[in-house]
Amino acid sequence: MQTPRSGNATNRRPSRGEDAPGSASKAARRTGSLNGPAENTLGERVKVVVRVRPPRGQETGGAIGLDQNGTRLVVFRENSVVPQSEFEYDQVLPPSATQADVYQAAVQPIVADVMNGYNGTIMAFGQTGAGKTYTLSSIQPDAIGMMPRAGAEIFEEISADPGNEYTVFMSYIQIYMELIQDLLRPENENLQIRESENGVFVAGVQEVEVKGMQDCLHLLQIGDRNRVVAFTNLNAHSSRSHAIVMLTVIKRRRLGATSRGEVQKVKVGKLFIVDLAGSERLKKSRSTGLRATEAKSINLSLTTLGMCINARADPNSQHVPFRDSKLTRLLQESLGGNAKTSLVIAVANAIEHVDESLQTLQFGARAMCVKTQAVINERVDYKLVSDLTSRLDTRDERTSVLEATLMSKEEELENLHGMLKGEQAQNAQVIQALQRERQLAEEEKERLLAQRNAELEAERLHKEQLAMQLQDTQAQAEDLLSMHEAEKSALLSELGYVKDAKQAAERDKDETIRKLENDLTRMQHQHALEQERLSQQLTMEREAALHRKQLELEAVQQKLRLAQEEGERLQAEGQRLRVQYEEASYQSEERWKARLQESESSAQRRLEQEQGSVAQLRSTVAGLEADVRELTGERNRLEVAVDGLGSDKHQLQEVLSALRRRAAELERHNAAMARSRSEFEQAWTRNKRLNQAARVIQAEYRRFRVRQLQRENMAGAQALWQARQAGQSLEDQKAAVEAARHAHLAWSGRALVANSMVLMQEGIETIRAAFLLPQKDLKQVSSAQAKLASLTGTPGTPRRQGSSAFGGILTPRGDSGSWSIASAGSAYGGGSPFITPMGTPRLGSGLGKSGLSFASPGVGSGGCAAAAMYEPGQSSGRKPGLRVLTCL
Ligand SMILES: Nc1ncnc2c1ncn2[C@@H]1O[C@H](COP(=O)(O)OP(=O)(O)OP(=O)(O)O)[C@@H](O)[C@H]1O
Repeated sequence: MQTPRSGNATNRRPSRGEDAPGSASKAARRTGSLNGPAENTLGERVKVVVRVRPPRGQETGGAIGLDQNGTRLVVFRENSVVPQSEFEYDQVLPPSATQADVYQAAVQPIVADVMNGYNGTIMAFGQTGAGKTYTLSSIQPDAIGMMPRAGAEIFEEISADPGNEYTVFMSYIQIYMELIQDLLRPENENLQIRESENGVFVAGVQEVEVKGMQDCLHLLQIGDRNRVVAFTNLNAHSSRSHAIVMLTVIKRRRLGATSRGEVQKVKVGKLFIVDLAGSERLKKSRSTGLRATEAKSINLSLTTLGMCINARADPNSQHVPFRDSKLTRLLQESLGGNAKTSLVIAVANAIEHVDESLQTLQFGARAMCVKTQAVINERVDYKLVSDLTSRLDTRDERTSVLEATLMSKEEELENLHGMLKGEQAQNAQVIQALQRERQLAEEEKERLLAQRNAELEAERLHKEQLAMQLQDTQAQAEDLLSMHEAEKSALLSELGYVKDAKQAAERDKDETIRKLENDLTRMQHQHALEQERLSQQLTMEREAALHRKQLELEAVQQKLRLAQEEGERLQAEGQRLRVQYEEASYQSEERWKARLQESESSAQRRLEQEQGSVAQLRSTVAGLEADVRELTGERNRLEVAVDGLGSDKHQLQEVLSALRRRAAELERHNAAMARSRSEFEQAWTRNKRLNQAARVIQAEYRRFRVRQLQRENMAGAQALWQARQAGQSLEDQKAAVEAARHAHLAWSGRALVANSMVLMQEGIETIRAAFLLPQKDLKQVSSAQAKLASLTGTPGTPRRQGSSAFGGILTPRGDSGSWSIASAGSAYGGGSPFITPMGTPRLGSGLGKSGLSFASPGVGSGGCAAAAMYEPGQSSGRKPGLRVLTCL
């Protein structure tokens, strides 16, 4: 049982260029024998297109589900919502697909290749009744099959190509129970398979030249009539044999004429259309007798076909059993040889046939791994023309014999005539249907072409507009650029003024800040004073008013107390008078009465007076209380005013802090500018020091060279003097001088190198001093010196003239693992020691390109040189230092 797709790697669709196992080397051999260095398409694999037939009659659909892309399908078992298996192919055509769709997907590309001289195979495989014959050979006008369509296209291509001469032959055979029968000459029922340098072929098969579609259809119908078809339980018209239509297209182009005859370029394309008999389960078909024997033979040959496919798909397979059946022997080239192959897998969308469909789909999935190696069957031929002519002559002879036979069988002809007429009418219908289809396709093509032209025109206009816009934009950009340049220079000239203005503005700003700070402090101080004064004044006023009112209140209360005391006293007096009255009643009731009344009324008046003054005092107290309330309100108002002053103060503080921040920023900016300036000055100074160092070393070298020449001359002069003293001949004197000079030269070479070491060391020290090189970098210098010394240390060793040295800085090139020289310096032996600035150190970017090279001097007749590189390295974030030294 198959597992779902995730676990079933065999169902995966390999890409068309993917390697298939066991590529056919035989085809490659044939390429050499037949085609020479012909064009080929190495490694193309079998294209597999699945066609799903709709359910028929009693069949239950829903066994196959298709995806949107048209490349995958899933198979469901009965009553299962989970797919049993998933497959992927080059194309999956749904039940609604038309014959034209199948042709486009599987046949059209192969036919095009056949017209170009390739071998092509279209093969239909599937269970009995799955629709193979319907797909390939149907001549129903509404469902014309692949074979008539392929023939129609071939003849259409031929009529559209008058530059080439075409000949088309057609054969039609069937393999029935392992016997090959010619369906166009059914009496030939046991044809044999042979093999030549051009591949496998059926010996003695009738190859009928066809001149047009009519001929093709006619032969197809003859063959179909002769094909073994029978009623079975599974298909009313079940093909009991494998049928193969072969169309050979010979395309000739005349190249010229030679003494050996006419030279032609000949391309031979062969198209095989194979309608395999359907596999069937005897249990299901309930076939017996002959039908059962047929079924067994069919199944056997299909099993062999499966085994061959498996072997071709397996890279480790050693043997492909092509010879085990006539079918596989004949299809040998199509299954991995010199052919382009399309396999149409026919399956029925019926639950009843799920097992057979799964087997068929598995077969298709394996076939996708089979790789073919098609080559163009092309050659330049002298003989072929005459061969073909003789074949044509033979055919003519045979035709005349046949005509004679036909003449003698006129009766038979008459009987057949009616049948032929019907056939021709049907053929005409087929041709008409094909023409209609093609016309419709042409119209659709023209419509699409017109639409595309309109789109292209619109696009062109749009592009023109864009180009114009681009030009405008460019012009604008150029204007802007020139404006920008002018502005830039104006700005640069203004920069000086601006700097001054900035300084003045900074001074103003400092002044303003100071003033603002002073103002703020003063205001704060005033505000605090005012606040304090107001609150003191308020407190004092309030306290004074309160005190005053308190005093007034106390005075009033005192008066009230006095008045009450007076009242009490008066009441006591009245009491006392009443007592006196009562006492004096004895004396003069009348007199005392009057006096009492008078006293009473005066006391009453005084009491009223006192009560009036009390009321007055009370109103005064109420007035005072109102004043107190008013003063309290005033105090609240003053407090609110004091709060307002507080928020103003806060705002002023914020402004002040913003100003302080701005001032700090300006200070930072000024500091950065100062730093940049000082860095620039340092770099400038370093550069100057380096130039000085270079001049010093050059002067030193010049002095050294002068001394060296003087010594050399002296050595020569001494040698000359000694030779003269010895009375030597002029020649000997010359030789002595040369020898002395040569000896000195050897010495001076060593001395020079030693000296140059010193000079180099001095130079490095100078550079180090200038750049504060780390001590470890000097180790590289030492190792270079050691190498230099080892190469120049042997006295008298001849040296190459003008040695050169080269130093460079290796920098990694991205993540690629390779290196590049970021900057380099070189020295040339025989010159003076020098330090060459490789670039002027600048601030900012570009430091990676700057550096210094340092070289030792060369010697007179021999030369040696060494170079050192110094790279500041700031741009790439590396530490400065000497990176690479020397070579000689
Ligand atoms: N795509 C299709 N649409 C409609 N009918 C189809 C389709 N395919 C096949 N049929 C019908 O199914 C029946 C069987 O088809 P066909 O004879 O082509 O099957 P087969 O695979 O050639 O079978 P066998 O192997 O037994 O010859 C025919 O009646 C045919 O018209």
